[in-house]
Amino acid sequence: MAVSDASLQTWCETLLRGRAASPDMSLNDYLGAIPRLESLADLPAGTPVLVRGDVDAKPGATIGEGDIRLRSMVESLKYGIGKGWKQIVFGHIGREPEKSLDKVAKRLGELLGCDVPLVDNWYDDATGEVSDSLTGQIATAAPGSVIVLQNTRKYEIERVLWKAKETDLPQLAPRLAKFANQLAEKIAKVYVNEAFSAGSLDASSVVAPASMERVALGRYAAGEFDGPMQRCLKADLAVFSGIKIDKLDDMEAMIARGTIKQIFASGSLAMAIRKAIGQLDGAPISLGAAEDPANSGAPWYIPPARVEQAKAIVADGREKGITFTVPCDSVIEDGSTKDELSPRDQQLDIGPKSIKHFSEAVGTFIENAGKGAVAFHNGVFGVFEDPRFEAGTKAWIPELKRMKQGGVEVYVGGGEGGKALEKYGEPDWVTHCFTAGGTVLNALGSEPVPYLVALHAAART
Ligand SMILES: Nc1ncnc2c1ncn2[C@@H]1O[C@H](COP(=O)(O)OP(=O)(O)O)[C@@H](O)[C@H]1O
Ligand SMILES: O=C(OP(=O)(O)O)[C@H](O)COP(=O)(O)O
Repeated sequence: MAVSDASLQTWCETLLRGRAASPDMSLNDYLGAIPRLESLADLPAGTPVLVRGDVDAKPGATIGEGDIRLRSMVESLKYGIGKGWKQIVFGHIGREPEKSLDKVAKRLGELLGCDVPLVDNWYDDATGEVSDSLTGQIATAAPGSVIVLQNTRKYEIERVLWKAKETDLPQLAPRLAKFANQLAEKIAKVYVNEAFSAGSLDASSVVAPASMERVALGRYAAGEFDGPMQRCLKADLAVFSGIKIDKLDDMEAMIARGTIKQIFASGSLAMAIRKAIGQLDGAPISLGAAEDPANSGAPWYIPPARVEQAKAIVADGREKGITFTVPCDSVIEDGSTKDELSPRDQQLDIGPKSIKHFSEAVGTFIENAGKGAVAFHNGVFGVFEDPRFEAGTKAWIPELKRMKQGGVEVYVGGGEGGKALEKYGEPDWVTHCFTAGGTVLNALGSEPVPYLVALHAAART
């Protein structure tokens, strides 16, 4: 079922437009239309199956170290092995094209108890073709075997959708259509997505389902969306922190769903909310260097439009009875603490008063939380990788434990928030920690998850 250039262009437009393409579609609308792994149960032994794997992992010396995403794939892969499928796993690792999946293939072999060869040079950017030798290797592979393809980001084609504009698509679509068609012709006509975290558009291979005869969502990914994610869709408390100011869009979308009663905002992005509250309450505050247009290229810059957005979020939220808890002091570059920032100060952590303020707010939340209350946490409270700016995050992680002990279901988005839990806490301090950052925010927030959009489109054609 070859995909035409025109059809692939429509696919890409849908992917790039995101929510704007289908504003009324909810996460569960996408999920409801996507087949699950079991729908492929009738595939005969020997069928090649292309598996988008969650291979962006750093396996350590022993099983259990840095391989949680690889372990998340085991159930689906074992299902395929049991069926005798020839599974060809592909995906990216990190953002550098030269990174290799050699350790990943080795660890997958250890986890599956079989030899998992890594195939390099499987695609040629110049010709746009998948290598014939890979096709030969798949043909001679035994039923039940698993092969890993080298890092997709080794190839330029994988990156072309990243930051592409719709005006680029007439030129990109034929290349991507050929890529998708080559995957189907030379590798497999059946596709399983078991890459829960691969939720950015920095992966043009998200269009692979366009050329496939059958597609399915893997067991782990489906379980995450059907289970913990559903609880997070009903969160009472959302904690947004970190540096990415576009998380305000996700905050807005979560509030719009109607269950949120409290927002905690911390880290760099909280500056926009602090400023907004100051303006709304007639007590203006300075954001220091973060509001200086000279820093407009910095990731921690807070543009005036984001403050306006924050004002609308807070004003609208207050009308709905939502309370907003934000920092009241900051640790700046030289390690000192300030209540009010001077124009050159850059906020890098929350200060001790804020730590106390958040702790008290957690106490109030626990007191008022009914049975089955849900808290969702994302991000970190400061530059926690640097010991000078870790105190806010280090003090926050035990608050998650306190909430859980207080009867609250606590969910942590992956990314840096997950790393902080690993660093300062224990896995059982929370109800569930996701193995993905961006995917979880997309699923709960403002934009659809690109691979769900693609699987949904494939399931309908
Ligand atoms: N003032 C700050 N507050 C919080 N995080 C910051 C700040 N400045 C820089 N960062 C960095 O931002 C990263 C976390 O932010 P973000 O990427 O939004 O989180 P996540 O990956 O969980 O989505 C960390 O690496 C942190 O060091
Ligand atoms: O680690 C990942 O996502 P995450 O940092 O959002 O959890 C995924 O591999 C996506 O990586 P990307 O953001 O380089 O596309």
